[in-house]
Amino acid sequence: MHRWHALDTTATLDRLGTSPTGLSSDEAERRLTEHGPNELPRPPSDRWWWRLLRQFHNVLLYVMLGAAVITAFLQHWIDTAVLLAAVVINALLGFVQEGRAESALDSIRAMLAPRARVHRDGRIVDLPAADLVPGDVVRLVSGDRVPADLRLIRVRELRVDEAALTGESVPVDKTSHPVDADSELGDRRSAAYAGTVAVFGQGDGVVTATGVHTELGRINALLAGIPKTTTPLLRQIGRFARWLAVVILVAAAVTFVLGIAWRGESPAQMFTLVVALAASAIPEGLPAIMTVTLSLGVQRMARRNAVIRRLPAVETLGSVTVICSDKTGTLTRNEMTVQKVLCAHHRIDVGGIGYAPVGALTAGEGTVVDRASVPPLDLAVRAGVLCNDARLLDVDGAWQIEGDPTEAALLVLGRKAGLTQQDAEHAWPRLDVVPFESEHRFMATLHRADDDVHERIFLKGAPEKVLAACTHQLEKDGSRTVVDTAYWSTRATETATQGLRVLALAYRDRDAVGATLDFEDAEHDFTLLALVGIIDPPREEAVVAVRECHRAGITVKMITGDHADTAAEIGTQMGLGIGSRPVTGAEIEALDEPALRRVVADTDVFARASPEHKLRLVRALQENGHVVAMTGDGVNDAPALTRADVGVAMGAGGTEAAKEAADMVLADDNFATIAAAVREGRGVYDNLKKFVLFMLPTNGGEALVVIAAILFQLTLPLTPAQVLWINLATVSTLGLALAFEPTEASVMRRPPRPPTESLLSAFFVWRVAMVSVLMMAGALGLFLWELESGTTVEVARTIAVNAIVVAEMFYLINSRRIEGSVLNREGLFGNRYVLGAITACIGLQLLYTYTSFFQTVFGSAGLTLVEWAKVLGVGLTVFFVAEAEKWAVRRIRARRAES
Ligand SMILES: Nc1ncnc2c1ncn2[C@@H]1O[C@H](COP(=O)(O)OP(=O)(O)OP(=O)(O)O)[C@@H](O)[C@H]1O
Repeated sequence: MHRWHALDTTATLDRLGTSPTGLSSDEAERRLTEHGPNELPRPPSDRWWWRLLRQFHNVLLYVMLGAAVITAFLQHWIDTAVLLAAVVINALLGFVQEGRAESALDSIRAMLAPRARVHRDGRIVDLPAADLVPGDVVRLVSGDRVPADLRLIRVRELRVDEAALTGESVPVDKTSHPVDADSELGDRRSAAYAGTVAVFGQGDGVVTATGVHTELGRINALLAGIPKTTTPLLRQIGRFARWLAVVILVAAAVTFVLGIAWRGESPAQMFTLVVALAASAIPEGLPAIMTVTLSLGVQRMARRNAVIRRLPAVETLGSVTVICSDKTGTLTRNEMTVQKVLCAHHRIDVGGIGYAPVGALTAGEGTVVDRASVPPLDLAVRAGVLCNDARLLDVDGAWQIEGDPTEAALLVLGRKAGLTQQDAEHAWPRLDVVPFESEHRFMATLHRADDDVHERIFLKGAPEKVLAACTHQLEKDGSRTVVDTAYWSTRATETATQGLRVLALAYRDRDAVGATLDFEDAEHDFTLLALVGIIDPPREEAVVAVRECHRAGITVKMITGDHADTAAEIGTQMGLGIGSRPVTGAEIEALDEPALRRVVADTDVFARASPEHKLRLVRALQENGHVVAMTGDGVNDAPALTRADVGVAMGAGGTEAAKEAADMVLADDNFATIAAAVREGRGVYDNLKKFVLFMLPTNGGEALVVIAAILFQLTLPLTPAQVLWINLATVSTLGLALAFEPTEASVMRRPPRPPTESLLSAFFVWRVAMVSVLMMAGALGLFLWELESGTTVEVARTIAVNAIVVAEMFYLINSRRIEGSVLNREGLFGNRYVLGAITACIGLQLLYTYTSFFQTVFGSAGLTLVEWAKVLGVGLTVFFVAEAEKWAVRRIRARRAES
């Protein structure tokens, strides 16, 4: 193993057979076959047989297996066979459902695969990090996750957070110079290791190790952020199901003992009874179907471009009360077009929209302006094109950009004014750069002037920043005069008030002093050239989504780095903060915590805010009792994203650091996607609730039938085998159908769910009890009635079984709405899975009732039409009573809302 950190850069490149400009694609491909992909092996997913075996690890199945053994001793072979079949089918169902949940999450993991910027064939391209090979040269930019182990060969103030690897929380300053061969991992400043995060600056590094050969691979730490298949709600339900199982088992044991000791029943008879009781009452399918519901929800969100990184976020989304969103690119389109250039006492309008460089520069009454005849315009256009890291590409007549859209807009301006990037750069080659950072709001570049004696610095950034660095301004005639700060401030405010993003452009000449540019160099003695006004139209779908959020009781707050007036105008167009002034970052800084809490309560637009402000805003909102979703894209947004209840990162424009801190990633960076995710989140929660509300009464009803029979010493209305049949025939078909319930249209018309709301509320217990009793009364009543009227016990039992199953079918339709009516087309027929499940269930019941095989196994018997009518009567009763109860609940709620 080489000690790459101690080698100098040339030796490193030589040994790796590469150059500062990286590898060719062919060579990279060859190396990829040799070294394998740059991935850590996934935690070995369990073998299928192990996953299958694990399904048997379940209290109920233990009970049933035990019962099967005992019935075998008693030579009740049919019971034994049915019990064993039930065990196997239950385990298989669990197995299939778990598999389905897993594969849903797998496809989502793939969407989150990291990418890297790599030099290939002399160009920098964006590739999946898995394609990296030793010898590749990688470009690291602040916010990137280091994709492989690198020996740094060029470093520009690069700082890397290595906490993931070394536990050291202070970012490390990197260098390209070799360090001592014996240095510990944390001291190898010339290397950057896979899994750490660049938090500042920029650098190039050559890949020295990939995949399992990296330090991360060696310490065998697995990639963070792999979603786990559980959430607080699922755990709550799992605990509840286990608790219920134990209670039922204890109750069964007591019944068993009482039956023998008190009533003098035979142990064999009592035993079958008790097994039937346990099998009917324990909600064994609950956790498995809940997991499926959740992963289906996650899949639905992914289809809508919202990729969930942490499963609990699905639930939290449903209770979000505030969404804090960035402006640029999320609420707006991030398709920037320069509309105005303001030189001293001279305004130029720019025609055209979008990135196609067609449009004229005009002044006054539409007179076309010649750039060359207006010195400040000429220099401003040059400054915009040169102080720029974007690219404008003509791809078969369609204009595309690479890099920052604000900068691309300046390239388009250049073209419209007749200046290409190539020509500009040829005339004034760049020597150095201070890149743009949101915190500082400016960018500066250093260029060699024609005469070799001077260097020229171009500065572009937020007007107040640039103005503060200016002493002079360039007049229309080319003369320099003392800068008129008041004039420029007024122009900047005017432009911003129209909703335009304003940038100021300035320059400064200095003696050639060594081709490097520092922060301080960009702070004094500049000459102001012009202001440019850039339009970034709101996304129409975001405007709609904001309205939808408001209807759903969710407050939307816009947090932007832009000028207060721009923010106010865009806010107004979006329906945010209308009529009130935005609060600025500087104002936030002046507020203490209690004051900030008051301010956030009634401000919707925050301007000139930087990432640190976001963190304080999240905290203040949370202290006010809100559940907060917060968007972010930069490295410095990570703390706010982590702190928020739902951190939302941008997938297209965001850094890896932000994605890693987030719970959800937006593939399209679009605000409307957040609203869609909230809608789905509410839908998933609803579906979980609906499923539990369906499942518990079906178990409860059966259990009550058996308990009542024991208590009143009646003939048993359901044999153990029949109870198991009902469970198998209904839970696997009917219950599962609810997992596919589409999100209700009305979810975004009600307020967010209180975060403390428990699923198992008083209303919930009432509903479960009511339906359980109804089902029990129907089945037991019919059974006794039939016995009274002299039919055989087989027919009476077949009626009882069918009564329960038919009641469940009807109640399944009730369960499609928790409180809403289903007495409409959508309610009755809106879910084809429900209709399919009911059809399947009817088929099974007909087999059960009429085929001789089932009649032998389960002791069922054919029914007459009159008997079916009675069965149907029970189903309809359950259905209409449940609808009447919902109607009453709605009335009560409406009354309460009125008073
Ligand atoms: N590439 C750039 N070069 C120089 N200055 C810039 C550049 N981009 C933006 N600015 C200036 O910095 C300010 C803040 O920009 P910033 O990128 O932080 O806001 P934003 O992140 O685009 O907005 P939002 O927070 O809504 O996404 C802008 O108003 C502009 O004046």
